[in-house]
Amino acid sequence: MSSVFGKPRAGSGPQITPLEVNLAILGRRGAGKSALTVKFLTKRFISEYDPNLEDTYSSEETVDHQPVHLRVMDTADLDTPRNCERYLNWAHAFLVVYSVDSRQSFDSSSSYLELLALHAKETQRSVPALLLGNKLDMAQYRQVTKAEGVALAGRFGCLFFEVSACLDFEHVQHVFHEAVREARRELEKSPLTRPLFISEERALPHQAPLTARHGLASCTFNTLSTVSLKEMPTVAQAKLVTVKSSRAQSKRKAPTLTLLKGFKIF
Ligand SMILES: Nc1nc2c(ncn2[C@@H]2O[C@H](COP(=O)(O)OP(=O)(O)OP(=O)(O)O)[C@@H](O)[C@H]2O)c(=O)[nH]1
Repeated sequence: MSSVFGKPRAGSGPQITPLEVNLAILGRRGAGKSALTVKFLTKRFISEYDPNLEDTYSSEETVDHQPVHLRVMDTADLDTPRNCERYLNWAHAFLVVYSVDSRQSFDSSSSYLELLALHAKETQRSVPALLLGNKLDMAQYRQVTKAEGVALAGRFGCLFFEVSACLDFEHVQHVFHEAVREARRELEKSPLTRPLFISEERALPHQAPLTARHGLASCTFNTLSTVSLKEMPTVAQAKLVTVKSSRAQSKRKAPTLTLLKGFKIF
């Protein structure tokens, strides 16, 4: 189930259909994905968050005067990318998060960027990614310099920001809105190639070696780019990409808003 944040806009003018943008937040456990997501959605910093939860939230945003229906998937991989299809085929943009005080999380963010680059190569479809160095408030314990973040982002051609989920909301909001802008640019370039749904599973014969070589054997790529336009399923046949991982499904028993109540909010 998705949780809806934000208020419906009131107005007497003609209704503008909001742009639909799906954003997936990736990164190693503890990097601060949930904290950033919750900060963006509620303006609050939640210090403790169940690491086993994975959920997708909706928020009505206005970006550059344009209404946007934003869905944010706060992923909960274990230590490496797993069952990646659930977000690879769903997202219009990715936020790859590491923590500036954790070298391990920085190394993981590099794996995620590799994965996205491989996926882009396989599908010949570029999905924008932004690299975020989180926990900027912990800069005194830095294990990763800003220059390293800039260099990694440069290698993969993505935007880079250092942020903190427990500092100002506006900066976090700016980053999420930048992701929307990136997604929108890409959507405007190729609106017909968006993977609004996925076809039946059909592994590419050459994909296993590629993913295995990068330690991403558990991720298979299954996208519309392997299917010609004629083979596209009709809407009735289309399968919506699932937004919950098996991990999330096994743990999650109550609606997210109820779960959020138990957490410490500052
Ligand atoms: N100081 C500080 N702590 C943060 C920040 N962001 C997150 N944390 C803390 O880091 C820990 C992990 O944050 P989460 O948001 O659960 O990290 P995650 O990436 O979602 O991790 P998983 O849920 O395990 O996948 C929590 O104790 C947070 O309170 C930040 O910007 N600054």
